[in-house]
Amino acid sequence: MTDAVLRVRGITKSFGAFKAVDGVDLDIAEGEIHALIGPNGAGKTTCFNLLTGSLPLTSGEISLRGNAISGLPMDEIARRGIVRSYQISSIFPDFTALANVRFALQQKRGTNFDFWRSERTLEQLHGRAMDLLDQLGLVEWANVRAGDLPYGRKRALEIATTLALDPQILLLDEPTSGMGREDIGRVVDLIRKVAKGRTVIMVEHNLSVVEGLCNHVTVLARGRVIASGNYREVARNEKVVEAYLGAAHA
Ligand SMILES: Nc1ncnc2c1ncn2[C@@H]1O[C@H](COP(=O)(O)OP(=O)(O)OP(=O)(O)O)[C@@H](O)[C@H]1O
Repeated sequence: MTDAVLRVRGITKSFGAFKAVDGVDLDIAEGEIHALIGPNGAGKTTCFNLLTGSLPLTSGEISLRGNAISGLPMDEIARRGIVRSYQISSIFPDFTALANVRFALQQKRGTNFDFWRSERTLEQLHGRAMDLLDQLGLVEWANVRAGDLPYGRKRALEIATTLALDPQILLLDEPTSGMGREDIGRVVDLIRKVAKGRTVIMVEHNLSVVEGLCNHVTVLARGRVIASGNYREVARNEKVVEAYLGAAHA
């Protein structure tokens, strides 16, 4: 496949004798929303950790636009544009939503004190932070302590702080987990919106979200890819049905 922005070949992660991810290949096309699904323990989160460099590979190769990134440290991979959504725990609960986004923007630009002293820079920073809050439907929550936000808004703030880093490839780990239907609808709309102009890879357990949102679905079971294609293709794949039924009966 020539248009893959991210090309993954044979990635494996062993924990002792156990292979949590076992020879996985992925071709992530530019601009797509790509879901990684599979029963519990299939290796989805471990795969994410390998893509972001937060876990070292046991073997395999990952390249971004033709350049090998396997083995690079996590911050270098993030600098090259692959960023995973922050977990809620990394949002500062005592700071407002606005301060959290401003802080994330400052991280992107570095910590040069003189740069941040300039009045104009601070104004630009404020404007950009408000834009991001606006994109995520959070303007009216701007001055609310992050710790006091309702759950769905916290997840939206998590996406806002990730977007502050301006990722080319945005990795979302179960963005709708623990949400009620109304919040799910809102987050799905947000993901569709923020996916414009970038590539999204998401781990998602809610299959109706996957069906409605994702162009491509890769199904993992026991560390291996068992199916890959659009939702309709993978949903009628026998191995997939078996893996899900097997998991349900385990
Ligand atoms: N640090 C670790 N040490 C040992 N085993 C691990 C470690 N991390 C994950 N595993 C094992 O690897 C397997 C895959 O785990 P992983 O969390 O990647 O699955 P998952 O598909 O994300 O599951 P879930 O949907 O439940 O989050 C599991 O059996 C898990 O117990």
